[in-house]
Amino acid sequence: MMCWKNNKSVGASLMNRGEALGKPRVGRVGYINCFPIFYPLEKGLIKLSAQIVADHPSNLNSLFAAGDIEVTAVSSIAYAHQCSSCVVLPDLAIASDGAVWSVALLSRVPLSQLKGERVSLTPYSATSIALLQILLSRFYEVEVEYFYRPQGVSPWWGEPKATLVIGDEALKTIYRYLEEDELCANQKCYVYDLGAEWKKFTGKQMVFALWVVRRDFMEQHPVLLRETWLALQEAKSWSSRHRRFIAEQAQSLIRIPAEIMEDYFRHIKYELYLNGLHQFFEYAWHCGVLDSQVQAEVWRDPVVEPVKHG
Ligand SMILES: C=C(O[C@@H]1C=C(C(=O)O)C=C[C@H]1O)C(=O)O
Repeated sequence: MMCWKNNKSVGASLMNRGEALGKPRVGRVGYINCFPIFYPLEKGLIKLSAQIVADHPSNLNSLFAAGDIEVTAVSSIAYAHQCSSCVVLPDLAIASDGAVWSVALLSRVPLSQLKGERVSLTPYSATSIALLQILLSRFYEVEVEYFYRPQGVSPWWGEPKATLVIGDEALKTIYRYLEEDELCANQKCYVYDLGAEWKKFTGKQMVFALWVVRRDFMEQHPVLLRETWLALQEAKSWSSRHRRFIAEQAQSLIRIPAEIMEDYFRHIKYELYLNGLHQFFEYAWHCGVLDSQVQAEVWRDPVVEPVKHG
């Protein structure tokens, strides 16, 4: 199995090679949030015959839309935009049931006072951007001026009044703020966890990303698909049984203490909460983010008994 960070020059040749070998190209969000799923696979503790493509969510969304990966986590809103060409895999997602810790709006003022202010958006997200739009316009009833910051700059680039962060950037920034209490107090930074905000207003879980398979791959390679899905399920289950160990391994990668990482891995969920997902799609439609209502089409493993969703 290969793992590589997507990069245009190397990427194309590796991807073609993968296709020739008849292995699926499997997309992995390159953040610590996916570490529990991919650690056992990348370490060979659980066998997966695939090429792993690690990247930011927005890049995975584009690669999948272009047909350059067969099975991947994509932003749930990106799935809604291309649902006719793919099918959702069950019992896997990047989700939360309340606070998620790694998707947050950092703001210099309370959220209700953001009216007319400039809000910076991370270029790496799709779902969290839609979620922020829904929360601000529908629940806080504030209209703001959004702008995308360039890739690789600090979240406060361009001096916005508030800034959206996801993934490792969110975890690291919030952890630093917590450590340097004063810094936060001096610069007045309010931290709004978007998973918690969503739960507060809707009472539902939030599905930030879900796993999808291209429809053509599903039809042409049912056995490969089944093996891939089973490996992902096994990895999820392995990590939930070894949470402390996983947190210790993650600690050195992200430089956040293992106790905190263990708590993080308790907050972040890997369940496909269809109820929360459909509620999110409905609000996205009402807010004009989606053109139509979307129902997720979930792949059913023809062999294994169906498992219950939350
Ligand atoms: C919970 C998270 O959800 C993420 C948010 C995504 C998005 O906003 O499109 C996509 C994948 C996830 O990485 C996170 O980034 O930690």
